[in-house]
Amino acid sequence: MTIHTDISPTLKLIRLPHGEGLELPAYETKGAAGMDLRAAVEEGATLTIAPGKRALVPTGFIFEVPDGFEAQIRPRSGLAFKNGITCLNSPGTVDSDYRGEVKVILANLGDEPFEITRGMRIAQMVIAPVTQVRVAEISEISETARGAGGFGSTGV
Ligand SMILES: O=c1ccn([C@H]2C[C@H](O)[C@@H](COP(=O)(O)OP(=O)(O)OP(=O)(O)O)O2)c(=O)[nH]1
Ligand SMILES: [Mg+2]
Repeated sequence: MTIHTDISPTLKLIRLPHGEGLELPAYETKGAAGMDLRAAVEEGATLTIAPGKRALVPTGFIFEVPDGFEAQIRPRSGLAFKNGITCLNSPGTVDSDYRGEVKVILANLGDEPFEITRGMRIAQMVIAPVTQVRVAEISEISETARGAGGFGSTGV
């Protein structure tokens, strides 16, 4: 995959005091779609998510998502497969006008308590283009072959 960095938008960010010393979000490989986000939990502390529970995990950064884009917060497949850890609201949506700290809503669907320590890569963030549509209320909907069929109407 060729990533055209010359035309890539810039993701500006502010590091918060509790993000001090954390690595910047980064693409871990050349063709990675997502930048890994790290847990900004207190140094030496452990945030434990019990099975079936959730936690709001700080990242230590405020992002200025470029106009016309969103940031999607998605689970990491390794944590999902090995530990049952997912983002409860996946994909989380970070609006381009949001100016608060980005946080990750992690849920533990596994059988064991999951321990999070400072700097752990807990999720990934994909920057994606957004389309905002106009809305028009109409009195008749157009006909299609599918019609109102859905939810498995085409078979398995
Ligand atoms: O995983 C997430 C999802 C959202 N947010 C932040 C950025 C986003 O712009 C804001 C609002 O998110 P969303 O619109 O999904 O939540 P809401 O419940 O609709 O809140 P609001 O009424 O503030 O829009 O919360 C995060 O930090 N992490
Ligand atoms: Mg909202």
